[in-house]
Amino acid sequence: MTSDGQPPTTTGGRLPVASAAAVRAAAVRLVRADARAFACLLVLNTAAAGAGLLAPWLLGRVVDTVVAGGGTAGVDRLAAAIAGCALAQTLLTRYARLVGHRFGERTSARIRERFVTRALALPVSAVERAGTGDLAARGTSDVPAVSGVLRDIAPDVLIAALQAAFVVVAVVLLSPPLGALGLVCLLGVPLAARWYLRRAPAAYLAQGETHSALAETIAATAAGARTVEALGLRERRAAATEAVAAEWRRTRERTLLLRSVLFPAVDVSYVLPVVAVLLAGGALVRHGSVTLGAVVACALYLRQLSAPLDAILQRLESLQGARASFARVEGLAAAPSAPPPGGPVPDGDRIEVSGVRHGYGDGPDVLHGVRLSVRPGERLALVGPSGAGKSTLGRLLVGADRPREGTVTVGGVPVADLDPERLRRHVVLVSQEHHVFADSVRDNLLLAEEDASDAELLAALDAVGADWVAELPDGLGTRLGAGGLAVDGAAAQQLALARVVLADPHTVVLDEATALLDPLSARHTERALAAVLRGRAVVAIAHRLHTAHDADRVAVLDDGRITELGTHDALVAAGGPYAALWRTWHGADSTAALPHAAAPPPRRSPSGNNGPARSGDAPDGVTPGTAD
Ligand SMILES: Nc1ncnc2c1ncn2[C@@H]1O[C@H](COP(=O)(O)OP(=O)(O)OP(=O)(O)O)[C@@H](O)[C@H]1O
Repeated sequence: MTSDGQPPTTTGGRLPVASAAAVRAAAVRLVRADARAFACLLVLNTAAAGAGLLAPWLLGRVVDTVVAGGGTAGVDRLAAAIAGCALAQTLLTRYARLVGHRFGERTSARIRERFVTRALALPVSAVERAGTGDLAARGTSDVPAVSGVLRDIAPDVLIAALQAAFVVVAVVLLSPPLGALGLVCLLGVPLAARWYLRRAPAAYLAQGETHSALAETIAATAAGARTVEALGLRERRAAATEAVAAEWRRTRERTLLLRSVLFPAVDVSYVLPVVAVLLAGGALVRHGSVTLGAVVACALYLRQLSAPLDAILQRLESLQGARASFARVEGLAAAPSAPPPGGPVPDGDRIEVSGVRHGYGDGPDVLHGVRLSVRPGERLALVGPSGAGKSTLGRLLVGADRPREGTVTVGGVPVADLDPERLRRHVVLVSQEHHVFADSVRDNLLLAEEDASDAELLAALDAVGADWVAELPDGLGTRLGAGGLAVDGAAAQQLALARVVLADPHTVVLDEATALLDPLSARHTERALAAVLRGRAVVAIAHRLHTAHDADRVAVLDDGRITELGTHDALVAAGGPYAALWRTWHGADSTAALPHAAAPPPRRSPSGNNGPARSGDAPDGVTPGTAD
């Protein structure tokens, strides 16, 4: 956690963590959002604490009445009042707790909703840099931790804090010298708590880590039992496990030591003020400066303090943990977010890449001053060895990343400045990763165009050849994914392509869309792709050279630079690097790959012919390769 006023912290590419000041400001906003319930909570708690205060004071009056020789009738009345106060306190506390839990529930719902909204607004690049694990951990453990504390712990702590504050005020009002003495003697509690809290987080963290390490070592040994036996590693694994177990024991002993210091110190600190007040009170009574009843009431008040203080102490660790979790949850507010709706409107469909340098994280540039134009409606193939920067350039073209230097614009506007809604009307990436949401077919498609009618959805599905939808029991309303109809890779890809049809971008960046599919699925997908690509500009990131052969132009990327650009025929005739690639592929056997390329190029075209695909094999000629 940062201290006050510090900016949010980030570690490497990780998502930011909110500063202490930001956490406080967020907490105040949350309270304001449900101000009435919070005010009601305070009033009820105050009333409950007030009722609780009356009992010791009345008991003091009983003592004074008895000392003064008052009758039993007066004592009975006081006793009845004490019982009434106890009942009122119980009822008010119960109701305050109910209101508190409801407030906590509503507030945690707000936190969850805001987290989801912010997470969805994160640019893909920010999530990728941070690692999806970080975001997932914030969503699955930090948000529930904050919610749990808000619902179950915070109301109890608020009640206890108010009770403790009221008791302290009452003691001081009743007898300032005795109150001051009691509070001084009570100082041991905050001192012991401070000592403990300074050491506890690191100690418990270490205990958690060694526990995970022990679990991991045991699980790894169990999983690799055969290997352990085959290689005679038993002794070595046992020694490794013992070493981790010893470390775990050491960290547990450390936390045990902390607790064994805290609890006795706190217990003594609770008793000390009572003893001191009784001793000093006796002297003051003899002196006549205070009544015996006031001394008894003071002692009872101080004794009463142990309950709320204990309640707070026991929950301090959870509160600290929740505060850290809240800082991580709120950290998303400081993370970069996708551009808000509205903003600049592109003037035209031309995509221009100029002087682009880009790299990942703090690493070196992987693109070095790339300059390229994608003309409306053209088919441009990006080829080059593995690691040349093709996918990186593709990500910049679809606005997934913003270049370190230079610009990538569509119609004169940087693509990274377009809000997601507008961006997908211009340029869309089609890759091998397709996600089907656990929702209806309709909702899976409306993501691309929320105002689309059922007729438009069916037309888009028809365009990509998703005939299977017609046979679904509930048609567009059929639920897909977890808890619904299982969807295979080809159907998922058709849904993704139908979304592209609905978004209707003028440019599609195609990243090896069929490379991982089996031949039958790939053939289906190619037909669907051909329908989707018709009439749009296509930038095909090509591992297979027949894609380049059929394109209008080919850009050769090598080590982050465009080394050649032109038509296939012109580049082959030029005899440069592309011609060499082409000869290697064209003359290679079925296992040959592009030099240094990750995937081997197929020798058979989608139509089954050897050699590059004929442009007639797929409309528009941009033909993703098949996995033979
Ligand atoms: N997320 C990332 N983090 C760090 N470096 C990356 C990341 N993605 C790519 N790179 C690096 O950037 C360089 C270009 O990679 P890129 O994936 O763009 O090349 P490519 O031409 O598409 O390669 P391939 O054909 O193998 O997909 C490579 O050196 C790669 O290691």
